[in-house]
Amino acid sequence: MSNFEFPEASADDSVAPGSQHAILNQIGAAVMLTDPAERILWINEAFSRLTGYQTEEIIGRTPKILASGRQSPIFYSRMWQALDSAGHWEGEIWNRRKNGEIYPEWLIIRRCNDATGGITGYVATFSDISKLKHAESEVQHLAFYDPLTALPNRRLLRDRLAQACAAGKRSNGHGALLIIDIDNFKILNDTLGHDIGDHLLIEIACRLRQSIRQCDTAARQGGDEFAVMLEDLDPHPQSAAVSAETIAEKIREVLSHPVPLTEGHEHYCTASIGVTLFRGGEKSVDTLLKQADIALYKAKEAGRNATRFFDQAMQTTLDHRAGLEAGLRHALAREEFVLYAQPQVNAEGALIGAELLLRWQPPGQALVLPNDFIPLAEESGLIVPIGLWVLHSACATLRRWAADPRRAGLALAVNVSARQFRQPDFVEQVASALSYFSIAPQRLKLELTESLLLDKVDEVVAKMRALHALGVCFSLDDFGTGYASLAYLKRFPFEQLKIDRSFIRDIASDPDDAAIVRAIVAMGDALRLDVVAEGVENDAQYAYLTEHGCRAFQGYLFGRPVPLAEFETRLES
Ligand SMILES: Nc1nc2c(ncn2[C@@H]2O[C@H](COP(=O)(O)O[C@H]3[C@@H](O)[C@H](n4cnc5c(=O)[nH]c(N)nc54)O[C@@H]3COP(=O)(O)O)[C@@H](O)[C@H]2O)c(=O)[nH]1
Repeated sequence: MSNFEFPEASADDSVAPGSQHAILNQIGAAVMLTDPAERILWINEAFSRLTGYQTEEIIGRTPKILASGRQSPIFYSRMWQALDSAGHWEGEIWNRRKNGEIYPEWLIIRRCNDATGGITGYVATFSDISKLKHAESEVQHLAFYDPLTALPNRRLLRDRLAQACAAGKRSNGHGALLIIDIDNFKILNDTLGHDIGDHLLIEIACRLRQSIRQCDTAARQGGDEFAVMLEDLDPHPQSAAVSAETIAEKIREVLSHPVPLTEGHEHYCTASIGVTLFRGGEKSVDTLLKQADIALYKAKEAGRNATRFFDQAMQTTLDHRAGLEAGLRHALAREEFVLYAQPQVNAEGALIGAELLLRWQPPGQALVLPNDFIPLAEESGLIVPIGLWVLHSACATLRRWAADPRRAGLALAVNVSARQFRQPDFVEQVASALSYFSIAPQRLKLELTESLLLDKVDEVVAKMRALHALGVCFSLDDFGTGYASLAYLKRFPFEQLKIDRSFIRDIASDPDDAAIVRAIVAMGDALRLDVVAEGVENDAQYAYLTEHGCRAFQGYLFGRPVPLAEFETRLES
């Protein structure tokens, strides 16, 4: 285009057939030719269609007629710098049509030179990119906004958090991140349907927007989780915390107002909120989100419908947990688990069996007791392989004992966690262990806790019956601490009730505990169940229990849990 020959400035020329102009009239993009002083010499038909200006209105004018006022003087000076130095410029620009409408266009300008290098003019081609921009902004909206509530989504929240941290570096003010979880939303969604659930989420979004200032951000993280980012709070941390708490409480209050969801049905929302404060770039966005999540977890743990702030102690607990979980993951493969055995005796004090109790011995560290790792193993699912290992070890032990007439009659109890029991193939796992080790199934006692009996009862009963049919025995552990009713108990094929040690501790001094224990023993008799008292530590407890009909005991009085090998050595002697 740089060798383009300019036409004379004439309105008629623009349609001359066969000329270069005719060719330029065929193309879809707008074309404008100017002289070196930017006076418009010629335009094509697409120019008129796009801008609304006809040839006679525009020839001799400058392109300034199209200016929208949206570009700054700096923008134009950079454009001219590029044209002067490189001879061309291209970019996005907002221009104004004759009817006043402002539109975006993609503009390419080339400088034209003659053979001696002198500037003969400029050629500008441009096209309307409104549709493109619209599509682009839709994509942007989808990428950064939640389609249901139109709130910023998780990505935009991260972006704004990063910006707020950067701005905080300059202002020294605090910001706060609130993660808001709608309590029991899943139940509502499952019972009333997703449309109603969506309706509630939209209403919540609306209320959140109204509860915060213009400079703050309300976002939807996904599902029933929302977030609010507060900016420009006080530079003093305590005042900032007070402001953040006030807003969190305001949000909980606003959300608690009834939402009419269906005909005659108003829903009352409660929310759990986790809050963390930030200032400048002290913490990364990931850290902030993690901290607010930890605080939220604490709010839920406190019974929900609560606000909790993140503090360092929470982080320490979490780090400890993470370290523990990482260690637990390898403990099985590294053979770090050990089994202890604790004797169980009858009313005459004769050994009738033992309970296997798990311990974790990380190398070079103190022995870890089950209460410190079983809950975590449960949560992470690691209890399944760990529990299987315990089961196999118990069967292997019973196999050894079966070969010795002095031990062949002893039973071995193992604890089975709810998660382990609920594995679809649990019955098969037990069956194959029994057959692999060829042991008498009635020597194996599986201890279950009451919590397992509260959910999916038919499934639990069916599994217990299947195992019972194989000959395996069941003991109901920690009895009295849960909710199992007498009528309920009859459905499950238990052989034994194990009285929780919390009732045994004060049995000789606390009439309530004593009454509970007597009732459990009587209940065991009525249901023809053995009753074993656990946690028997002294003669007074033992005497009371025997006097009131208890026939089996476990506790420090008869022997503390010791490593299985040591237990077996003691059996020898
Ligand atoms: N799912 C699995 N759970 C297991 C396994 N091994 C143990 N556990 C469960 O961990 C809980 C704590 O067990 P532990 O620290 O071993 O405590 C046991 C005994 O040491 C303790 N005990 C026994 N006698 C006394 C006593 O006289 N005084 C006293 N203060 N404590 C005593 O009681 C625990 C036995 O509890 P229980 O199983 O309820 O009979 C515990 O809940 C275990 O169930 C495992 O392999 N898998």
